[in-house]
Amino acid sequence: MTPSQAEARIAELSQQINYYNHQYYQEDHSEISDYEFDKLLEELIQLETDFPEFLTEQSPSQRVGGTITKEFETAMHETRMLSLGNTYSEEELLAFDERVAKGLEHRNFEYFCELKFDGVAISLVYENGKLVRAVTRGDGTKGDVVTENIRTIRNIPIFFSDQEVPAKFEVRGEIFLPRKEFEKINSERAENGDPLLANPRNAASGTVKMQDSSIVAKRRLNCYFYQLITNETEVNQHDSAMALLEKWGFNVSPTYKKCDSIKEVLQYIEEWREKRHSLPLDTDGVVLKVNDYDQREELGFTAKIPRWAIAYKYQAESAESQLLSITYQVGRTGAITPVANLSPVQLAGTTVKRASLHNANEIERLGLYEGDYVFVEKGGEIIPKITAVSIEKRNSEAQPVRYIAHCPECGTELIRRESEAKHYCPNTQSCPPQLLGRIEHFVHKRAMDIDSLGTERIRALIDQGYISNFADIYDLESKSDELLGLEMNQDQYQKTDEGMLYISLHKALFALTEGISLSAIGKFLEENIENALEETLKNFLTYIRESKKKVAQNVGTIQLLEGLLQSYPFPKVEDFLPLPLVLSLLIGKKAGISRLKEVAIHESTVHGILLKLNLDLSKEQEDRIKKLKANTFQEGVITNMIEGIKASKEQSFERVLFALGIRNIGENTAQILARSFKNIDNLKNASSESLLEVNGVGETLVNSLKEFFSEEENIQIIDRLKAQGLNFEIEEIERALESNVLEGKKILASGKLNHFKRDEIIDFVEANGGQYVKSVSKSLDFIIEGEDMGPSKKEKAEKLGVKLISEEDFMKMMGKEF
Ligand SMILES: NC(=O)c1ccc[n+]([C@@H]2O[C@H](COP(=O)([O-])OP(=O)(O)OC[C@H]3O[C@@H](n4cnc5c(N)ncnc54)[C@H](O)[C@@H]3O)[C@@H](O)[C@H]2O)c1
Ligand SMILES: [Zn+2]
Repeated sequence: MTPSQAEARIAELSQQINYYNHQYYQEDHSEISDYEFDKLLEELIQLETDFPEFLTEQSPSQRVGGTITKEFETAMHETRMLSLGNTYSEEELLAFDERVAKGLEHRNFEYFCELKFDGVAISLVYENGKLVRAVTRGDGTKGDVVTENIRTIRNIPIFFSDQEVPAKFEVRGEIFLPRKEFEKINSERAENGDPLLANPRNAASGTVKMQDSSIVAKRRLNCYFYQLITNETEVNQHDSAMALLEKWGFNVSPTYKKCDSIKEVLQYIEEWREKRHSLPLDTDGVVLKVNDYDQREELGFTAKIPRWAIAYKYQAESAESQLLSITYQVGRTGAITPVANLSPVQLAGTTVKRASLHNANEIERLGLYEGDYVFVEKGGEIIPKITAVSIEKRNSEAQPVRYIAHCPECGTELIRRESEAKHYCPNTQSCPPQLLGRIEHFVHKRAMDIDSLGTERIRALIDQGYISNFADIYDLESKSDELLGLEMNQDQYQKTDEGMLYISLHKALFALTEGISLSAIGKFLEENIENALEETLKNFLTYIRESKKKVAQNVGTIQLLEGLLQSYPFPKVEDFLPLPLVLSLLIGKKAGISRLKEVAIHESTVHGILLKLNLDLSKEQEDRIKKLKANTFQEGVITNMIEGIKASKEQSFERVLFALGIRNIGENTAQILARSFKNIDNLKNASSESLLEVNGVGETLVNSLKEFFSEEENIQIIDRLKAQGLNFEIEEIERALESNVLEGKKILASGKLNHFKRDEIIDFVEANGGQYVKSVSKSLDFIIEGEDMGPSKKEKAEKLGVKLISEEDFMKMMGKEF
């Protein structure tokens, strides 16, 4: 680079950085990511180092980024408020460590590590035990006086009455808006139709500079402190200063650590890389500071940063991509999660094609329009997220993204419960993913234990209409012929928000071409993973020509596909193709695209679509379509499945009761209920009182039971299951009584017993014909009084006139002497 080129680049960079600084500090707005910003600054510093003749005092490399605002009084900082040098690399951190060691002539030193809190710096000045001034960092020399606003923060000490504090001291820290608070504010704003706040840092910064402190008070800001400045204490080390701050009642984040070496610092950095996401506020790195003040003085400062501290910033890499479409996933609980389909982009070493959008609030917060260019980041979460929209690049005719109103799986209108961010599909009975969840529970090892019914098989049976409730499982035997040929692997399908079925590009290209194997196509796609669909198809044409197999025919089909994709406005989903287009190429004129579109909605497999169409296909067409289908049920699989289902009829009533998946009835409760009520009819007809008398049964459970038995459908299913031979009563052999000494007696034990553990006494009472009751009530025949029986229970028993007998007397009564 020539000097004049460098000069021009320095001018350009300075201008850009000044602009972003203004946006960031004055407008509380980031147009680029911190990482990109820091890269610009780094480039500037490098050029100024290489060409020192162009370094000026006005350069943004020499000045703290903020300024003061006109709306507030300003105050000078007695000690300048500086920036921190930062780095994203371990290498540079080691270089920093070497500089420090050299600066201290290789004497011993310690680092004090803290997290870098992502908020707004503040300086508080105390005089005679009172907060007199709160000032923002401003340009580092002077800042805005925002005392009134800061006084609203509840855990900031305003005066000290009974603490010894220096007559004059200053503390510095970071004001932040807890993430929860931020989300709460935004959901309120969404409700009122107000524009949403972009992120907690900007929100905190905007709040600190508000004119009306009564609004500030409502925002629940918080603050972490990390610096004490005073010459009135003996303190000469940062760790003791922090201890003092804590003692005086300043909020200090408990995440700090003193380290003996840079190696330990690196461990600290790794320790917090993921863990920091569980903190109540955003953090973007680690600050390491030399612990000893004398050593700090020896090291000194540059124009805007101390030489004794540096920030290591965790990289949240960001990349730009285009939103192709949004698909909505329905979970096993009915919760809806929107997922953005993106044009492929490289991010942190992987190709990203999807990003989670969490819920409708998130879409609204981002202000997403169809086809928007968006920034994606990979933070602590595994699934990348969209952090911002590039509004300048938006097509002027684009429409805002509209959240779906109906379940893409079953078409039921969605609901949104108050105070919940997610939408739900209320169709718990027959919405496929929800039904899947319930059937998975039913066949679970600890329930009916049908391990030949794995998730894929259940899903296939649900999707293709063979199972819509538990009882249907036991009808499968009589339908085993029909099951042959059912499709199994759902990974090859996708559905859009409207329920339109898509098929994986992998399978589609396999079926559309001849003479090219599935694995060869897989390999080709692997090599094209970074490309968008159009690009991939173009490359595929070249690939076909090079493969020299049925070139003319294969090329022709793929070109037809390209044409169809252009003429029909199907939403784009990377790696998948709309099934109607693919099918139309395979079955020729037998069904038009509009007819195929009609039947492909709310269908889940090619098999299902074909059943609906009921076409007369040629052998060749059938063969090609077969290539499109997923793995199918084979004879062996079916036999094995039916065997497992038959065997499950032997499961005990306890297991069956648990398998029914009645809300709040876990394995233990199912056991207790089965033993107490012996059969399903007794349980169904049991009064609330008799239910409540059972150990472990509370109001919620009673309600769940009532609700369950009040649904006609559940009763019908139970009747069918009974007819199919499942156990709905306790097997008598198991319940053979040891004696009937306690027959008809209601008994409770309280306090510690010597001869029984808690559950043993229950079994013992029941095995001798008695009924164990869990709470003190008039209906009790007696209470076995153990050691240390609770006084309130005893009092209640005496008041109700219930007899108390000792454990010894009880044993005698049972004819057992110990
Ligand atoms: N995206 C953008 O457009 C844009 C524009 C300007 C600045 N920025 C970002 O803002 C960052 C902040 O710059 P800066 O100069 O305000 O701060 P800095 O990164 O230079 O660090 C100094 C600040 O860190 C804060 N801090 C948090 N935890 C701390 C701790 N434990 N100990 C000491 N200080 C702690 C303090 O507020 C202090 O003032 C830059 O690195 C840049 O990434 C982004
Ligand atoms: Zn549904």
